[in-house]
Amino acid sequence: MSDMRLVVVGAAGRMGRTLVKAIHDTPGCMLSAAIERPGSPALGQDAAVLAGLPASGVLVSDDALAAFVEAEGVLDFTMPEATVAFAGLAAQARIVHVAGTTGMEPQHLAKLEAASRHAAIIRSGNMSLGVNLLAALVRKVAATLGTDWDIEIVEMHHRMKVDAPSGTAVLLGEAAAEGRAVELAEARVAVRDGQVGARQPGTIGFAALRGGTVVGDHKVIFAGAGERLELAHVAEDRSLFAQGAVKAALWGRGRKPGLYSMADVLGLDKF
Ligand SMILES: NC(=O)C1=CN([C@@H]2O[C@H](COP(=O)(O)OP(=O)(O)OC[C@H]3O[C@@H](n4cnc5c(N)ncnc54)[C@H](OP(=O)(O)O)[C@@H]3O)[C@@H](O)[C@H]2O)C=CC1
Ligand SMILES: O=C(O)C1=N[C@H](C(=O)O)C[C@H](O)C1
Repeated sequence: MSDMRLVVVGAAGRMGRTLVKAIHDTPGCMLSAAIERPGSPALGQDAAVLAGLPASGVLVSDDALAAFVEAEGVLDFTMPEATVAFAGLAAQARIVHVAGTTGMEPQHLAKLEAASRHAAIIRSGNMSLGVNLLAALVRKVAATLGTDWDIEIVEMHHRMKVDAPSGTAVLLGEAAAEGRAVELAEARVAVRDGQVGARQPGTIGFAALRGGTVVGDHKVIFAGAGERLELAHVAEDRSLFAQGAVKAALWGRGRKPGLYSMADVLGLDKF
């Protein structure tokens, strides 16, 4: 089979550059185009050079549709509005869309769901094996322990991160809520400031720390009477997210349209 032709959107970003490098390092796929927004200073630059590699001849462009019709998959770690637009274009072009963008609101997710009627979309707030395994563990622990065990999720990221809580924290919160058979939207407490009163039983709390160059730390705390269980994940390098995204694209090749998760890709859905 020929190498899978992949487009990276947001190619000049932190993840975009890491994705270009991961495609270069992974057998079975190739970079077919690199996209940035109109007016970006990266336009016209060689995407591989931006990623610290020798020149590839793939120059950053702002014509996403032209790139998508010549490709089989797109790797998208950008912004929610952009990801919704790219999902629509991926649906038009009938190519695999790997959506790693976080900070997605219900209206964005609804549009992604609509686009997934025509394209295989793999979406996850975290593309690493470790976090997706952690989510499965959190679901089990939450299902085992009663609501007399309080659940708090703490995350820390670099100072440039624009959304909070992180997509991973939300993913872990959803796993905990699922384990307890409740809706996260009903249980979630993401802000505490001032005289907020005592903790409501059954709630799932979030705390977001920002600073320095932290790649991504997550801890799920189950706090009971006189004892605490803590499950944690530390991402040491962005390349693990990029490798997961490339793996997802290869997994999605030839797959029927639908909205998939990294648990599907990694075979953790039955865990
Ligand atoms: N699921 C996962 O495993 C992971 C998810 N992420 C998520 O990925 C996203 C990106 O993170 P990061 O790389 O650090 O952020 P960056 O800001 O470094 O990169 C985002 C890139 O996307 C570009 N972009 C934004 N809008 C558009 C558009 N309409 N068209 C083309 N390009 C666009 C930005 O350009 P400009 O600068 O001009 O706005 C920028 O180059 C975040 O939501 C983050 O949380 C990150 C790591 C792992
Ligand atoms: O913005 C980041 O950097 C990261 N974002 C994702 C998130 O919001 O969880 C994944 C990872 O933690 C890095």
